[in-house]
Formats: sequence, structure tokens, C-alpha cells
Amino acid sequence: MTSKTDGVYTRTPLIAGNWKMHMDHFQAVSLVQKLSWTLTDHDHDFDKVQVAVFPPFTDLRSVQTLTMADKLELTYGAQDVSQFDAGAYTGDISGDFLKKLACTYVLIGHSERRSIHQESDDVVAAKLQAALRHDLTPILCVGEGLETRQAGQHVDFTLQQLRTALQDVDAAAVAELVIAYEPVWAIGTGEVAGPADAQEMGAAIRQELAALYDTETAQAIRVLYGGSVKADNVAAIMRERDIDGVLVGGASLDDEEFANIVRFEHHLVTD
Ligand SMILES: O=C[C@H](O)COP(=O)(O)O
Repeated sequence: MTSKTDGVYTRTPLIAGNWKMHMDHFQAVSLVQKLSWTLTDHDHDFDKVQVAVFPPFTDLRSVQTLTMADKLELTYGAQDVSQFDAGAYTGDISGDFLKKLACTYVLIGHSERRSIHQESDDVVAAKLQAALRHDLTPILCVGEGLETRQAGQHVDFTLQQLRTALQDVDAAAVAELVIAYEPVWAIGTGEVAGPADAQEMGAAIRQELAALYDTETAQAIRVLYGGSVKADNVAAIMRERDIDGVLVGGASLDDEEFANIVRFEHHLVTD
């Protein structure tokens, strides 16, 4: 595998595409097919760099059917999950349903859930527990807004989000987790946190995980960066020691662009 700083990826990179509220189930099938064909044409090794897409709920059954029928190696997940398992929770989606759709992952606490739907840190923690109960791998999203960043409080703020979400998660469960650092000011704005900013937070998150659990656990957990990632900036981000992948929004809706992000190692060699 292409070198990082020490010649080895100790954690398997994960490139995740969050489609947000884009793509109906017809478009989802087309996008997944095109993405898969493009990556296959490039002999992409899905064991070396894992790929996951996060379509809207209404697309998941179609994506499941396609990936099973064509034996695709890319994985998929949901953008949210209810903190409840079943009951009178209109509009909510149970982790049980997602597991039955063979989802691998679920996004937890995306900043758009936190800001638009007022999800508190405690709700995020409950959703994280729900994901774990249903054997879904949570991708826990954390990150600060612009004012917090400008006040120099970004590390403290983000680590507090992390601590609250993990309050009842034991070491065995946390090892399954993926964490996505998404500075809110960099989402969908074209503003990218510099690779050094991503690394600063990646290292801080890993240090906090080591304090909360142990060094071995902290070293095993993947930390992704998200916020205006494109094919032309992914390589620099992926060079950073504590960044193990990216969570891509807008650029994941274009199969060629997303395939180029997945193939970041190619850019590492050529840029
Ligand atoms: O989940 C993805 C993030 O919100 C980043 O979105 P973006 O790549 O459009 O900035």
C-alpha cells in the first residue's frame, strides 16, 4: 500500500459518500452501478481501500438488491437511526430495519441532524447505543462551528461531543466505531480545513480515546475527515497520520469524482 508517513497504513482507509437528501431510488441504482463499474475498470481493491455510500432511507432496499445481485464489494449505510427500537415514533427508522437491509454502517450525529433537527449530545449518545445494539457500525460525527473555531475552542468542543457520545460505550464496543471529524464551517461551503487542521483534530481524538480506553483501542479506531473533500484535495488530507478516510458530501454524487476520491492513492503517487 502507498506510504503515509511511516510506510504503512495500520488502519484500512474508508472512503464514505453521504448523499444527504439527494437521489431517488432509480438514481441510486444508476449511481451505484456507475461507481462500481468505474472502480472495477480501475481494478480497485476494496479490501485495501473500503468504500461505503449513504443513500436516503428510501433507496436502501434498491441498493441492497443491486449489491447482492451483482455481488458488489462496496458497502452502504444509513444517514441516521432512531434511538428507539420500535413503537409509536412516527417518522423514525429502527436499527432493526437497517440491519435487515444489510446496512454495514450508520451515520450518527451528523452536524445537519444536530443543527437542523436539534439533536442534543444525549440523543446522539442514545442513537450510538441503538446502532451498537443492532450490530451496525456507527460513524460518529463530531465537529465545531465557525465561532468556536475562531475562539480557539475547537478541540475542547469536539472532544466534549466525543466524550458525551461515548459515555456508556465500553472498550469492546468502541473498537467497532468510526469517528468523522467534520468542522461545520467546512461542510458544503468549499472551505476545506487544511490537512494540518484535520491532523490536529485526528491526533486529539486519538489521544482522548487512549485516555478514555487504552492506546491499543485508540490506535485501532478509524478517524475520517469531512468537509468539502474533492478529488483534488483528498490526497493531502489522506497523507496525515491520524486521518484514515474521508466522509464526502457533494462530491459523492458524481461517480467519476467520487471514484477519483476513492483512488486517492493514485494522486499520492502523482501529485
Ligand atoms: O457528510 C458529509 C459532509 O457533511 C461533507 O459535505 P460536503 O463534502 O458537501 O462538504
